[in-house]
Amino acid sequence: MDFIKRVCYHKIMRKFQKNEIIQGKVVDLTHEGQGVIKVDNFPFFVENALPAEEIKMKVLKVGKNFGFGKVEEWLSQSPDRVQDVNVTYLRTGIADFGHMAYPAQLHFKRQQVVDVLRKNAHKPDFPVLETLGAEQETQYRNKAQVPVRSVNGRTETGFFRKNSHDLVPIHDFYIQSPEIDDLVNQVRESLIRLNIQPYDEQRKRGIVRNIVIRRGHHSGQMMLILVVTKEKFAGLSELVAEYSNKVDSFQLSINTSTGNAIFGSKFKLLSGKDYITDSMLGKDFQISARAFYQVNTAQAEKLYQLAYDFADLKAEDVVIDAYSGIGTIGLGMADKVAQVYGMEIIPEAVENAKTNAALNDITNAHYEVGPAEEVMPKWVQDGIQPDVIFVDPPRKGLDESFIKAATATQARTIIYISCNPATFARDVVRFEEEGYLLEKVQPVDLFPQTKHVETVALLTRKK
Ligand SMILES: C[S@@+](CC[C@H](N)C(=O)[O-])C[C@H]1O[C@@H](n2cnc3c(N)ncnc32)[C@H](O)[C@@H]1O
Repeated sequence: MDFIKRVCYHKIMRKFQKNEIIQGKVVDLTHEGQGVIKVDNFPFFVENALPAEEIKMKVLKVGKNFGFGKVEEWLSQSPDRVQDVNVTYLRTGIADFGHMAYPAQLHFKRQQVVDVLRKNAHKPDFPVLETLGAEQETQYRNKAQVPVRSVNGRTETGFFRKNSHDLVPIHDFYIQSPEIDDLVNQVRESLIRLNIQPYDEQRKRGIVRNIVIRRGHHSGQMMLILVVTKEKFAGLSELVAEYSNKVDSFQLSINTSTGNAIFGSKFKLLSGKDYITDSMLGKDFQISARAFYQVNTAQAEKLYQLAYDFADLKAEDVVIDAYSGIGTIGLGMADKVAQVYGMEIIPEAVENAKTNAALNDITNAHYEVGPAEEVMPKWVQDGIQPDVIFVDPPRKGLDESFIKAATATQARTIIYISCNPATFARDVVRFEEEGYLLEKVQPVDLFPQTKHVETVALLTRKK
């Protein structure tokens, strides 16, 4: 009794002070890449700390249920630790896992999927396949969205420190293709030379908010979009003269909002075409500014190939490509099946998908603009009877009305491509309730060095 009293007394009394130094062992890693140490069961999240490491930690902040700390000294280090870590990449989220060796990153991502299937889908130890890793672990991104701000009076490009709008100047973005970094740096220097002011979020002044660049991984074509607060400004004609021969598409996106969305609703073409062309799995794709296109082309090609292999496609199959973007998944398999139907919410992407079908001489693909949760029930009513349904939704996963309509078709197979294990696991439960069985789950690392986890899964109709 006395002992319990003492423990309780101790717990109530244990107060952590800011800047206090605490020694402890890292017992876990959050999906954001922070180490967890527990002192009297009170968790601290610590940047740049890996499981099993013994550290001395300085207390930075203490909340009601958890706190934050900073490593002061490593008393022991994990064999998975990468030496000479650039903490800017950890702090900005460019590379949340940049301090972890690549094989350990792949292992951690698989474990996340295993854990979430256990917790959210009541599937203890589902035999999730090993994460399919990338050959190119850095410099793989084909797209950049770089904020432009003034830092100490100088126009800078970089990334915001996590959970803030403080710009950390960065000139080597580590995971982006070097040609993209070069162009960001050139454009920044042009802005300085032409005295075109960066956006000031506090005062709602200035011109340039972001530099957005897309580069075709196979084609090398470049799209440059300046996100600006107004359509006309001094120095614009000089910029056009300088960049019209350097890029295949040069556009303005006019964003006058105060929110966090990168693009405004209005675009203006300054030179070249309003799209670039790249190829995936041997097919050509036009990609417009607002359309989704996987940022790691080499890994996305592996992902799509796996999805086709899981689907075991037959020549007579009618296939639905839900959340179809510019048609990459559907058009990539159109010559192996009878018919492809795709739906997508962004009109420009659907325009691209239609053009892309023609570009590749594909005549058996049909694309429609609209929310999948409305288009799918309509197609079911219209009598479209798919054999295989591919879904590739955004992070929020599938809508109930989509799942109801998709499962009502009794399609033989559902291929689920997910960028969020939590919503994937939630949707698996619903598919299983509606008569499907989860057969295979394969993580594919589309985002080396970062916290993002992509998976492809096979669900089949129970006999
Ligand atoms: C992860 S991306 C996949 C795109 C495409 N399958 C690909 O691989 O390039 C998800 C797509 O869903 C679209 N989208 C988002 N919400 C949607 C909705 N409610 N209905 C249909 N499409 C939607 C997005 O615009 C985006 O193109």
